[in-house]
Amino acid sequence: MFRVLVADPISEEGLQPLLESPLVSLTIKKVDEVKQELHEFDAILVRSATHVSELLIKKMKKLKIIARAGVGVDNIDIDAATKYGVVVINAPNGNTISTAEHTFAMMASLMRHIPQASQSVKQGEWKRSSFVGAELYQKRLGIIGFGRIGGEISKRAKAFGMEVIVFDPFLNKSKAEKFGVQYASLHELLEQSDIITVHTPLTKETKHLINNKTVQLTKQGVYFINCARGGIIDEGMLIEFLENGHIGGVALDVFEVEPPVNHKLIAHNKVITTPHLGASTKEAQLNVASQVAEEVLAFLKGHPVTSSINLPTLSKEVYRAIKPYYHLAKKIGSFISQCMQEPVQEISISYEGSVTELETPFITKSLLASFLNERIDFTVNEVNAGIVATERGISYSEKKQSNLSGYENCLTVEVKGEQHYFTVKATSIPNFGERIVKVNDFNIDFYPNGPILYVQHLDKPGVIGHVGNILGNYDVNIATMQVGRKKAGGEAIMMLTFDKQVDVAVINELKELQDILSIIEIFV
Ligand SMILES: NC(=O)C1=CN([C@@H]2O[C@H](COP(=O)(O)OP(=O)(O)OC[C@H]3O[C@@H](n4cnc5c(N)ncnc54)[C@H](O)[C@@H]3O)[C@@H](O)[C@H]2O)C=CC1
Ligand SMILES: O=C(O)CCC(=O)C(=O)O
Repeated sequence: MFRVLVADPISEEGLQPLLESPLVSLTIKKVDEVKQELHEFDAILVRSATHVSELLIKKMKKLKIIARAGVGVDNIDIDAATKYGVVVINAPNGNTISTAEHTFAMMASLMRHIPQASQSVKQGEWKRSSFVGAELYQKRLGIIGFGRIGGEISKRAKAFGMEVIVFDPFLNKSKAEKFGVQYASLHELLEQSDIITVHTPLTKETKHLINNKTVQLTKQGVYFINCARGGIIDEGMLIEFLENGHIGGVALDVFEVEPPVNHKLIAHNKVITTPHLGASTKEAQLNVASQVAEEVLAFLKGHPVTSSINLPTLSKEVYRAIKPYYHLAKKIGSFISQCMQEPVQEISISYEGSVTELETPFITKSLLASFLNERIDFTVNEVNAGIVATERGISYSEKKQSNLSGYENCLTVEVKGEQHYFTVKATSIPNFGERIVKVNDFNIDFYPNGPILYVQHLDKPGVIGHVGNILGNYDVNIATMQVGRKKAGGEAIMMLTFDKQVDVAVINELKELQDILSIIEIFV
């Protein structure tokens, strides 16, 4: 049973996949209310209120996945999550429309002084001449950050007869063409826009992107909107430019500190505010909750995630194609780690055949993770496998090569240790499963599963019989047995698989047999 903590208010209707799953026990409480149980949770679901810090991640010793029911992940320490092998996911498009509509509502309200006028009427006043506004029609809207929300805003702005100019350093120019907007540099956008709205994440580059220098490039009477993240516009400088009339008005849904502490700014008559409501609609909350609930459940069932922040994102089609190799890589990583009973320095993986067309770095990370998991007492997965390997002085590499082995697909893994090399070749056969087809130059063919005894011996008459006799004497049933040799009378290997673990006493007796060189017990 997996324990899942829902630490912020998240639509219960959207959480149904988790509430209905027999695999999951759901707790809906703030972090402070479950301080004593934090180490028991496998997953945490948050919105923007809970700060998922390194300290919290460290306390949540079983934590495997952090899910943000929304877009912005600036309340989550992604580096710490990555370091501790915790997957971070979000719901990238569930609240796009709501936030775009909210931004548009803020823009219209700002230009027509709707909140101020409403407040004035409530106070018994009727001051029509104090609230003369301006049309949106034919105004130039500058959108900084032309992603999902920026794109939706541009469509609405064009329907209102506005001209749209956008800046986004990562913008694919064809997207600007498709949306019929003008692409500009930040400098040009600042100089030419009547209204500027920001829709970037909060990053080192976007923090205080609008500051007391950049604001001086803008038109006299410019309007600003921030429905993205507090801090993209420097709140500290706004009052000066509002008071001297350079800025005509500001609409803020988000603040550097929430709830906001800059009371002078929020009380200003040219400033309108909402308490971080961009995504606060029934539709958006249902969308983001069900997206993350389904994703967390799939992850806990052992499937790779499709919308991760700290892992390559896999579409459903890519996931389906990659799944057999993902499982194969996990088995080989674990198998080699147990066979190679010494510190290792280098792991090289080469891919042949149809697998080369897939997301092989993900498969490499899966292999590395299962290799390291056999040797390390904390969770290693695709998220932190590379970091952990590097920290332990293990270099890893992958290459793709033309098909030399004759298999439709093939992975060859070479591990260099302090004393020895170890190599394994494996393939995945559709509707048949994973096969290891070569171990250290010995051709063999077996399904790596369950308890295995890897026996190195001399190729002499009677050896196999003696092994079978001892196992029979102890009533140990052999599930499968495969042998491989390079030349008659030379060294050979035997791979025996069992339904249950073989007793140490039995293994010790097998080791005493003449012509047995070594026996390693493996579990995959
Ligand atoms: N107020 C609210 O309730 C909500 C706020 N948000 C915020 O809105 C932001 C944008 O959301 P989406 O459009 O869904 O994200 P997105 O990832 O689709 O778009 C962000 C865009 O910003 C661009 N960008 C990144 N760095 C930039 C820079 N230095 N200068 C200019 N552009 C830059 C990216 O290339 C990307 O196209 C989120 O990061 C989140 O913080 C999102 C949803 C609700
Ligand atoms: O959870 C919320 O309402 C905030 C949404 C938000 O800011 C985001 O998705 O980035």
